[in-house]
Amino acid sequence: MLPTTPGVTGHKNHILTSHGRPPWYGPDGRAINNAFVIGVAGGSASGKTYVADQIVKALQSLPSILILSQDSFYRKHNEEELALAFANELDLDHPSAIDTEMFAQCLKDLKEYKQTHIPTYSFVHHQRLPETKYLYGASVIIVEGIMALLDPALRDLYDLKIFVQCDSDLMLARRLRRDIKERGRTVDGVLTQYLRFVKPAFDNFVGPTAKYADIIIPGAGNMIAIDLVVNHVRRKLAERHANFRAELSRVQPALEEGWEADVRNWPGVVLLRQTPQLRGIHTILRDQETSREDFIFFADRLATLVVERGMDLLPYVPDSVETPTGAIARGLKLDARVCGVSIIRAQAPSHLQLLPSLTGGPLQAGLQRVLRDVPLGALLIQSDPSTGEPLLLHSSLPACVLDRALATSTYVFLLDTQIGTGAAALMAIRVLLDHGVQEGHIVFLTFLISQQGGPNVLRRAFPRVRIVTSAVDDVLRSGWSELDRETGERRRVWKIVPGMGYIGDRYYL
Ligand SMILES: Nc1ncnc2c1ncn2[C@@H]1O[C@H](COP(=O)(O)OP(=O)(O)O)[C@@H](O)[C@H]1O
Ligand SMILES: Nc1ccn([C@@H]2O[C@H](COP(=O)(O)O)[C@@H](O)[C@H]2O)c(=O)n1
Repeated sequence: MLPTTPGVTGHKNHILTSHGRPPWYGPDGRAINNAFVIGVAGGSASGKTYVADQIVKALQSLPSILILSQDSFYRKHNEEELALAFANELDLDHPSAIDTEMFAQCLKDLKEYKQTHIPTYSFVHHQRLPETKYLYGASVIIVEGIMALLDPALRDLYDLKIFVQCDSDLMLARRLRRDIKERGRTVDGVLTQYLRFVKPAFDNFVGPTAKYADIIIPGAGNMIAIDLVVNHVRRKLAERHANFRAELSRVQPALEEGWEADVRNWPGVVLLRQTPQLRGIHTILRDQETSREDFIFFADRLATLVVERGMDLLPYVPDSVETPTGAIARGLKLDARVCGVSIIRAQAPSHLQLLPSLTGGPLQAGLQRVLRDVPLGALLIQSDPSTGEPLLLHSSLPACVLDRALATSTYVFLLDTQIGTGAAALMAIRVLLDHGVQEGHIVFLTFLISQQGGPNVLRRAFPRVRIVTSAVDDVLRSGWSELDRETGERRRVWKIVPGMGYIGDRYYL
């Protein structure tokens, strides 16, 4: 069964479908090719939703598609308006009935891959409901509404504009059937509202916007027209990015730009002091003979050390307390809202066991030992089995990141066991920035980085992100994976050498 359109109730439609999102940004971390937005306008019951659904069905195999309905943006009604609405005497077809400013802002945010929260509207209750719907990260957005092509601010956001042209008798017949069945209306009510508001509004506002459309689609028997649209969208999306990991692995430190050759000396990289204790833990973790039990024990110990070091990078303010001797002691207290977000690699199916709660990862236990009630989240980032490119499969972020007002002042410990090519790290940082987290508030906590690859990528793209690591190895080597049992193919993989192997697999398998 398809999910309902976010933000509309009493309306039988649809869809956010996702097969993992490939990078929506370049090696410099900046977003490329905003989401592809299709605006679909037409009279009430002309078939806008039907057209949008058919496009989504035909594009099911694409990364993520979303239908955004103008109906979500009906303004709140006061008591007097509510009474009129229930008597079918409220004009809900005038452009002023829609909060177009909010509509355009939500769409702009989504198009730019930022998070947004859209309102929910109930046709049955004639009212905006208290809950909002969090949306983030669609590659294709289909906007549908009677006045979707009316406002220039909205028109500017569309890559393709469609008008559904339908015979007015057919529209009235469909509306009667639908509003009685789905929106709790009577025959009399629908006809009164239609003659008084819907028909005149179509003639004055909706119909004339057909002139802005790139394509006019008939309101019935329209599969050929929909096919043409689908092929156009496919072509546009195919022009987008490929070979991302390979591109990243070619990013080299630009010594001519005055970069230090040794990652250990970079200002944004904090390497733990290489004490005998730390080197002892590394030796156990690097040893392929280490049992899983020991691996978990020492990985947890190492995680605590890395997190403790990361805590030094957070802001503190002066504080004074009275001691048991009655004296005043002056000290410091943490002055930051902090959360942890683990990057979970679905390299091995075993990691998928983390999916229901989507928290976890080998550094999480260490973080919780240091910050007991820390809010947690996770990003599931998988390598595409055939191309090896990173895919964002699922994101589950803590409330302080989902709320944009809090996100800007939240510090995030981003947790991953190692930074190889930097592809997963870059994706995770991009997700946090899209939600409003400040670059300088992200601290990447990891066991291992390499001189080549990832750190260079991250420093170029996000120089204010700091990395706390327990070790730096010299080489990032590219090779080929084992034969995939299902596809019979190998794919390109990168390994830090000497390294610790796939730390997540050794921890969870
Ligand atoms: N091309 C079509 N062929 C058959 N039925 C259609 C077609 N387009 C729309 N309908 C039907 O007409 C009704 C109204 O269509 P809908 O897409 O909900 O209209 P709108 O979103 O424009 O208000 C629905 O019951 C829908 O199934
Ligand atoms: N409380 C409301 C709000 C809006 N309407 C009608 O909905 C029509 C737009 O939705 P479509 O799915 O038909 O495009 C519009 O014509 C409004 O009259 C309503 O009946 N009740």
